[in-house]
Amino acid sequence: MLRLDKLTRRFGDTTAVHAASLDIPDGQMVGIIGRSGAGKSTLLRLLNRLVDPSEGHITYGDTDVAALKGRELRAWRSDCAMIFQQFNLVGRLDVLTNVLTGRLHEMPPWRAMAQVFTPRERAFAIRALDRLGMAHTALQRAETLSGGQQQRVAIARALVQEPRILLADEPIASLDPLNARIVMDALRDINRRDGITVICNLHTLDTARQYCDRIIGMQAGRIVFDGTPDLLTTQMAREIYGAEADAAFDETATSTALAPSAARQRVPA
Ligand SMILES: Nc1ncnc2c1ncn2[C@@H]1O[C@H](COP(=O)(O)OP(=O)(O)OP(=O)(O)O)[C@@H](O)[C@H]1O
Repeated sequence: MLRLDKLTRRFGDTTAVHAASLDIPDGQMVGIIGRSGAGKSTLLRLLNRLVDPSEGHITYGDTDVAALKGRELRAWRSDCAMIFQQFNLVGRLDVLTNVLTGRLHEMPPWRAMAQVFTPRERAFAIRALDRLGMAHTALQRAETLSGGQQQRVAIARALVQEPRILLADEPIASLDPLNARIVMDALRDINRRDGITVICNLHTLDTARQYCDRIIGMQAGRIVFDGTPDLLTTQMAREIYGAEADAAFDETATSTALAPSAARQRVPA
């Protein structure tokens, strides 16, 4: 269980996250929604300690996450894999090497520096790529892939970290509807089959409703909604998004060819 207790982060006069308290059980798929600047990215970055809290606590089981340092902090970061809107692959490196960088934390420093990987590590990375339908691109430079393909490689890199939690910061914001659906299907498959907690910032409401067990709505740094998708009324969603409501409601980021029910059937439980 991941527990946030009155978690706060200030940047100068701006309170990006204000006294956020949440319990997230292992294996949940959580969507965080809110207008631009609501604090969604800061909340995710607090969880893997890319950003430190100004106040409050983060605990995972018995671990005081906010107090971790050095090797323990590095171990926590590998437990919390993160994917980003812009994929963050190294374009000039081949796909397989990009995925293998997800294992660097497990290697002795000399091997990490020299990027010398064992056959077992390579096989593991290929299996992760294969799961995302990307094994055939293993020897291609990452920069030659489309955005949707790059995001699938980024997910494979996250998977080889063998994380307990997968944080996804607007993972589909740069993708067309078909690729957005492929990426969200992959995240849900990882959540359902591997039991990995997935916490995902999402811009569009339909995607959060379609894929997440639980939706957290943020407004000006505060959590203003926390519940299952069916509890999120249109009126509440409009309040969360404010002036961005029409865009968030109109954009159907993932619902292209398939109706939500059909999409759901594609992923084994
Ligand atoms: N490093 C920083 N320095 C100063 N202010 C910051 C920093 N990071 C975030 N903020 C501010 O904190 C607030 C919340 O930002 P955050 O990026 O978390 O929002 P968001 O909901 O993820 O927005 P978006 O959807 O546009 O990414 C904003 O007012 C932002 O300007």
